Amino acid sequence: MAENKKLLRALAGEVLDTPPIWMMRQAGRYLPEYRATREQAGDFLSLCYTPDLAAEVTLQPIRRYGFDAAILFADILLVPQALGADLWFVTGEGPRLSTITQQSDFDALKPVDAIHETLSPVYETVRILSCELPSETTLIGFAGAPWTVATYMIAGRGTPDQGPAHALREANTALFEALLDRITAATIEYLSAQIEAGAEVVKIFDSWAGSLKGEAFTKYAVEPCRIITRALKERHPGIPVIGFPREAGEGYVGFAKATGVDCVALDNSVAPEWAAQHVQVDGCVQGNLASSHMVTGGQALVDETRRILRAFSKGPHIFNLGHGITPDADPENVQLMIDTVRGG
Ligand SMILES: Cc1c2[nH]c(c1CCC(=O)O)Cc1[nH]c(c(CCC(=O)O)c1C)Cc1[nH]c(c(CCC(=O)O)c1C)Cc1[nH]c(c(C)c1CCC(=O)O)C2
Repeated sequence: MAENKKLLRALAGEVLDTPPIWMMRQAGRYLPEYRATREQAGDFLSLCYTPDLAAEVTLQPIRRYGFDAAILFADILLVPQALGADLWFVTGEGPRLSTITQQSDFDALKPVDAIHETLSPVYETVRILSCELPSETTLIGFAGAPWTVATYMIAGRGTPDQGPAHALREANTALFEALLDRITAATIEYLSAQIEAGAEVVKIFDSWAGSLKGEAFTKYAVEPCRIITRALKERHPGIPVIGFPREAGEGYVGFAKATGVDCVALDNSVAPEWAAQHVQVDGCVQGNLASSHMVTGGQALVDETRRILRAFSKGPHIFNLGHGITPDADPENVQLMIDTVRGG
């Protein structure tokens, strides 16, 4: 492992004096240079599928802030599109997709090996980035977890409580599970191709894991993550995997052991002192500053950043937000967070 890649060292279990830092959605609308490149691309999906421009926006926060990791610029909803779903973004509202509510909708999806036809520009973005990134910067690839991706495919949009996905899970469990299996298989191929193109770490985003409770959490959040992680590590021995079962609460406890991920990313609904005791005991954790501090800044940002550093100082830690940075964030607050992490 490259000695100068701090993110890989933390993922391998090393406790560093200063943890590596990056930020979810670090390439995004809070940056004027992102907005300019997005305008040049025309729309969000064109930006995702134009390798030169997607690589450019991935590099922008690295140039501005010198983060320890770059995350590939793409979206978790490219996988449904590659499986044949219609996908578009409504400005100011979010994603829209064709829905999956009955067997015939599922039957119309494409087989897993067809995904590369749509997703090959993403692999090209990864190849460009692995040439252009500074040698100390780790390149993270990613995909959505099957449950989270399924919630969008079933409802055709983001939903506050994932109601339509829970309804299908209860009304037609066989169809629901067939959909999850298809997404799981596609995700293995997609992440594998990203690794072959140069991704050094992959992260699985289960943004809606928190709405799965009890046995459903085990079956539909833990199990798919375990299957994906095992398949990737079989094909690419040593590839580190970060799992993010957002808002899992008590479900974070034992998640790394149950899935085989190398690091668990924490949202900010859990206290860092609690997470150090119950989650970091099993290995590296990532997180978990509330992204609202990137809007409000000031002494509260500094105090909370120091609290998180202190809580996680005894084990391997990657500093990050608890969720993505929002468009109304102030770029200067990002610098203040980085200075606090790196400067003490
Ligand atoms: C649920 C989800 C999606 N996408 C993603 C998730 C999981 C993480 C999370 O919970 O946030 C993941 C994602 N989306 C994006 C990335 C790129 C890498 C990064 O910088 O972190 C990543 C890792 C770019 C994006 N994906 C999107 C944007 C904003 C698009 C724009 O420029 O208008 C970006 C930078 C659009 C998107 N994409 C998605 C939604 C719901 C939206 C609309 C909401 C919004 O507008 O902020 C689906």
